[in-house]
Amino acid sequence: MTKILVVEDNQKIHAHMTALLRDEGYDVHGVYSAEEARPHLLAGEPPRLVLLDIRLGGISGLDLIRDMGHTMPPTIVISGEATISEALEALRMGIHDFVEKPFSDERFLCSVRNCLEKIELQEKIRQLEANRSQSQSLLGESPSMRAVMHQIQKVAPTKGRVLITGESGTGKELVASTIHHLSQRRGKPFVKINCAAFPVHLIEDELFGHVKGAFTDARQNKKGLFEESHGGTLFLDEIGDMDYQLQARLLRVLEDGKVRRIGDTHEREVDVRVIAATNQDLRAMIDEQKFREDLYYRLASLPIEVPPLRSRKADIPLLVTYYVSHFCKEHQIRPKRMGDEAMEALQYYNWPGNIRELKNLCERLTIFGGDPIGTEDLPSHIFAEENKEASGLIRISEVKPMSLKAFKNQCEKEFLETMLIRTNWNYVKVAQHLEINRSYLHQKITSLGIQRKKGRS
Ligand SMILES: Nc1ncnc2c1ncn2[C@@H]1O[C@H](COP(=O)(O)OP(=O)(O)OP(=O)(O)O)[C@@H](O)[C@H]1O
Repeated sequence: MTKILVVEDNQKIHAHMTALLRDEGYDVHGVYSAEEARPHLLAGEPPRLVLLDIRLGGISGLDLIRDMGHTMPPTIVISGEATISEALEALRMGIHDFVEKPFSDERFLCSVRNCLEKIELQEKIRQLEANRSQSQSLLGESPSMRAVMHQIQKVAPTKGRVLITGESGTGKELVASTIHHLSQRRGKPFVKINCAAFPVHLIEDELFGHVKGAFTDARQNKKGLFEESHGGTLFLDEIGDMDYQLQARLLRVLEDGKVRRIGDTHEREVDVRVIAATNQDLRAMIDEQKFREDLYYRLASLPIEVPPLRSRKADIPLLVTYYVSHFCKEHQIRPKRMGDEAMEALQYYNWPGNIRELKNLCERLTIFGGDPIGTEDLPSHIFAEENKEASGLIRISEVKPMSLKAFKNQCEKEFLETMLIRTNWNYVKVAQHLEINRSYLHQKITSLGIQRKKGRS
């Protein structure tokens, strides 16, 4: 249970705040002075959030924050008599929110929930950064992204070839490198080549290498990427753009496990796991005779489809929070955050450039935007009607045959899960959005078997 400390000397307000919070299911501890608060703050397990009055009998709330310094847990100041300079000082000392007395129950609870949500997101990001064993972790908690991660975990330890499909910028390369890092090959090279980036003779030279004298510019022997990635993984990006003749050569290597450098007479054995990716429809290309069917089946033993960001909008807050914090660090900017309204606008936008677009925008907003980053900082195309789209959940065209009841349940389950993740499991908000009462929401969650993932408070 989330532990909250209430520090308030007014008996009536104290009792009201603690009762409200207990009703919401928090583990509430109440004290009447800063002196009494101190042992709670220094305890082995300090509160996750402190609700602090400024004017207290002895030491003031502001002095308590000052004394505790960086060990002060996240705090919301609740005050009726604070002067503007006191309020500004509290904000400068990094408090999360300032609630003026008298307050409405809704304003009070909303501030508590927002603050806890932010703490949870920040912690998750710190954890992700600490656990990072590769340059970038694959983030996402939406049902479709969890399914991709599940597939990655299944295919990583195998020797199978993987074909990753998905729109540009969805994270195909990141999926490939995650598979490599989770496989037995992780200590060995992960080599990548973009098959669309060079003319065909250069790709051939890059992949297979050459021997001295094989052509005019071949002054020395050169290893190809197959040899370079021996023992590891070779990632062939944009495989749909590979030249048709070259596809035949690639197929031979996949079949025999041997490469021959350009101009060489003998073959060398290589142990390479090939992962390919494309944003094109390879089956359609097979029909148009632009892609070899035999190569397709060699490459696509284990297909993984990475969904576009517009179909997993529940992941947007996590990605945005992560990248804003990442770029603050990278550019040595004081930590800032995305404002609530701006975050909401970003969730309505349909992200044609997927996560690459989101990442680039976060970098720009981190550098140019205010703190918090507001809607006024967002580029106008984010608000254009044609760029907005409701969260695409189930894709009807891909639904397997099932009874109408099972389909309704699946829709409801995905919808509820998405709303719960998007609001950080805030039942009050979800019930409000859905215009149902909380007990009915609880009933639905139980009957549909929706469970919060472990590892979250
Ligand atoms: N799930 C994710 N979590 C965090 N960052 C991500 C995620 N997916 C992608 N990114 C980031 O978005 C950017 C684009 O990802 P990536 O290059 O893997 O996409 P892609 O599908 O391979 O693109 P293309 O088809 O254009 O080659 C990268 O900087 C990557 O680190």
